[in-house]
Amino acid sequence: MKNLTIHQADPVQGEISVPGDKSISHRSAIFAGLANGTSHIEGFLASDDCLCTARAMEGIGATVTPAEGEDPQRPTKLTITGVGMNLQAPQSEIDCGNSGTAMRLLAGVLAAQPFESTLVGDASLSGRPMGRIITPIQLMGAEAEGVGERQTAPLTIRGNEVHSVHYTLPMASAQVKSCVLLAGMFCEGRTSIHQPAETRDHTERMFVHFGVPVETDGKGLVAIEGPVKLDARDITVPGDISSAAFWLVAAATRPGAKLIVRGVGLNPTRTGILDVLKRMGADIKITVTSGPDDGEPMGDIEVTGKKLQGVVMEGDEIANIIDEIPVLAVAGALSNGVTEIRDAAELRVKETDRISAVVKNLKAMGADVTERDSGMVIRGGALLHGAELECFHDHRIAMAFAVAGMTAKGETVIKDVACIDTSYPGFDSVLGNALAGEPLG
Ligand SMILES: O=C(O)C1=C[C@@H](OP(=O)(O)O)[C@@H](O)[C@H](O)C1
Ligand SMILES: C=C(OP(=O)(O)O)C(=O)O
Repeated sequence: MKNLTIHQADPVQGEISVPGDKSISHRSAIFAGLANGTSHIEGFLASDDCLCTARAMEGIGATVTPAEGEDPQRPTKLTITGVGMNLQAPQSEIDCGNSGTAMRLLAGVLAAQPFESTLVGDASLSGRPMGRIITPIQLMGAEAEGVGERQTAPLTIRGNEVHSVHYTLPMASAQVKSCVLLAGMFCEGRTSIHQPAETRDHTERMFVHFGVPVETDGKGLVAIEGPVKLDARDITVPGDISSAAFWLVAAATRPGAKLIVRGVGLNPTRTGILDVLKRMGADIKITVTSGPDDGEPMGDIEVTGKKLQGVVMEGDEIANIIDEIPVLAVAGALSNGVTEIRDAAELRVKETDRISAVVKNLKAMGADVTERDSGMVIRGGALLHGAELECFHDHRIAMAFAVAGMTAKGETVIKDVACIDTSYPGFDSVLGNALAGEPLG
């Protein structure tokens, strides 16, 4: 079992870049794997989650090759030759590991194929609700079933000639949206969704990048016209703002810290964390270095540490910061005043119940926090102390509490942190620099 042992460290300094964006990397493998021709992907996130998606695409006929000189176990440059929308039936179960994104997006593609496939995952993924994607793909004409009332994995999909639908999402989820739109690629006519709040739009941008027009109305509607042909395209994946989040919070909350994170994705459907930190009083400067021509905006973020002030996070903003809430809760505990997180019940169905995990760990470190059904209230200002913590096999919990441990008095041990590799391989070496008082990168 791999643990992280953390002690109080100096405020972070230096310049770093972070590995590729997880959401964009999943989609790059799926789109390139379906396209006609060969695409080159740079900056691919070679994490366990995204490698599952790349292997799944190989299982249905795409050729995925690491570029020369790349570590074959964790390649960040890939050459993918797609199947031109003619998928092969997989010879075995498709293993999605720990990844909700892999399972829910691949299910959309598989719903439209004339064969049966089975999607499996690890213990955490096998506890997460899949009814949210089974319902729309059944409406589109596929047969799909999971286990029990919550329709959990293993998921069996007997694909079919699916037909287009208009689907109103019951929750703000980019995974459900993407599942329906990916199935819609194979349908005759217009497939549309309505989302109750804006969610990350990487799938829409990727459609456009691969030559498929997307209709949006700015009020929640997204539609494509099928059937679709994708032409191979090269992709440069920006750094993942959800991984940068840990260092951004470590820097923003500590007077004396100074950090630049270079080459980070700045898609406005993902930059809510910067808005929240600024609302808390953080000193953050953003420089856009490349624009929407590449499909996804990217740039540098410079942070100068200060004592911050608590804020409320709620409503439509929650979808934008959904993966950053654990570390934003830590930011709240390190700030003056009250931080409140509302409308975030979706956190209960992530890799673990993130509301309960954050509350438990903050309490163990001496913070004053109250759990609510859809969030929590954190009364900041207390000096955190070290503790022995579980991360509940959840990468975001492990990394968020590594940041908390760096400010706490005494030693913090986070147990069983192998899950960090699902989104941020290399996190521990950056953390090692921070703990040694050296520049992060
Ligand atoms: O579409 C995506 O790439 C993701 C969407 C979000 O999940 P939901 O769609 O369940 O909100 C997010 O939490 C996940 O890390 C990645
Ligand atoms: C929720 C996450 O991912 P997924 O849903 O893909 O497992 C995450 O990375 O925080």
